[in-house]
Amino acid sequence: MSKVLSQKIKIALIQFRGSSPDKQANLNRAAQFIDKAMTQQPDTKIVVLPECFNSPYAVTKFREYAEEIGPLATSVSFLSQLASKYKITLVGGTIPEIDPKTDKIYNTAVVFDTNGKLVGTHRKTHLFDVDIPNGITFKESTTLSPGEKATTLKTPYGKIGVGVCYDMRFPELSMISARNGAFAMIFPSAFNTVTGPMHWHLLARARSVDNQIYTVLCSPARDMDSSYHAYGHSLVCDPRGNIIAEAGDGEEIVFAELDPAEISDFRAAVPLIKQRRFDVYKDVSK
Ligand SMILES: NC(=O)CC(=O)C(=O)O
Repeated sequence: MSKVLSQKIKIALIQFRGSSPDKQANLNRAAQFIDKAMTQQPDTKIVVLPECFNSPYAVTKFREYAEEIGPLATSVSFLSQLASKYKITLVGGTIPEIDPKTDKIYNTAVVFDTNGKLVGTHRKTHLFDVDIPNGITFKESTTLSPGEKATTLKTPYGKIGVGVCYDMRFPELSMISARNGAFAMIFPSAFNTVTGPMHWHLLARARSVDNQIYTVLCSPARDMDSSYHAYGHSLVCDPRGNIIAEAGDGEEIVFAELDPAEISDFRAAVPLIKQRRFDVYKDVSK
C-alpha cells in the first residue's frame, strides 16, 4: 500500500487568545507562541493557528479587519516571514478576506510552505448560521460569503486537506481530500461553549474514522471578555479515532507526532478503501 505520509512528523497547534481589537498585537502574540513552540520542539514540521486568530470573531467586525489576500497583505506577509524563518509548513489560521473585484468577504485559511510562499487558501465553504434556543445564535452569512471548493494541498510530507470550523460538520470535504490522498484534515476552528461540548470531539473522531486519516482541530483559547466564547480543546485525532493530544480551554501549545504506520496499519486491518461500493452510492452527490 502506498504511503500517504512519507515520514513521522511533529505538528504543533497554537491555542491562544488572538481576538483583541489590535490586529498587530494579535499577530505579535502569534509570533511569540510560534517561537515558543519551535524553541520547545525544534523538530516540529507543521504549525497550525486558530480560526480568526488576529481579529474578533464577530459578524460585525469581518469587513473592518478584512485584507485582500496577496503577498503585501499585513497578515500574509507577517505569516510568510514566520514560515520561512522557522522552515515550517504553516497553516496560518483564518483571516477575514476581501475580494476587491466583488467586494465580498470570506473567512479564509492561508497556508505557507517552508520558504514562506503562500501555497494555498481555503475559503470557509459552509457558513456558521445557527439558532440554538437557549444556546447560541450566529449568522456568518450576514457579512460573509461562502467559498466554492474543497482544498487539498501538497506539503513536503504528503498532502493535507484544509477546512474551516463548521466545514467539519460536512463529511464530504474531508472525504474529497482523503480520496485525493491527504494524510490529515486540518481545521482552524472556533467552536464555542454551547456546541463544543456537544460535538467537537465527536466530529473530529468521525472525520478520522470515516477516512482513516489524522484530524487536527486548532481553536482559540477561551476569552470570557470577548463576545464569542471559544471552546478551546485543540486536538489531534489519529486514524483509528483516538484523541492523541488535546488542550484545555486556556492558552496552550499542543504537540503530536503523526506516524505513517498508524494510517497504513489501520487501513490494512480495516480495508475501507477497497471495500467502498461507489456502484451503490452514486446518488449521494445528487
Ligand atoms: N464556529 C463555527 O464555524 C462552527 C461551530 O461553532 C459549530 O459548528 O458548532
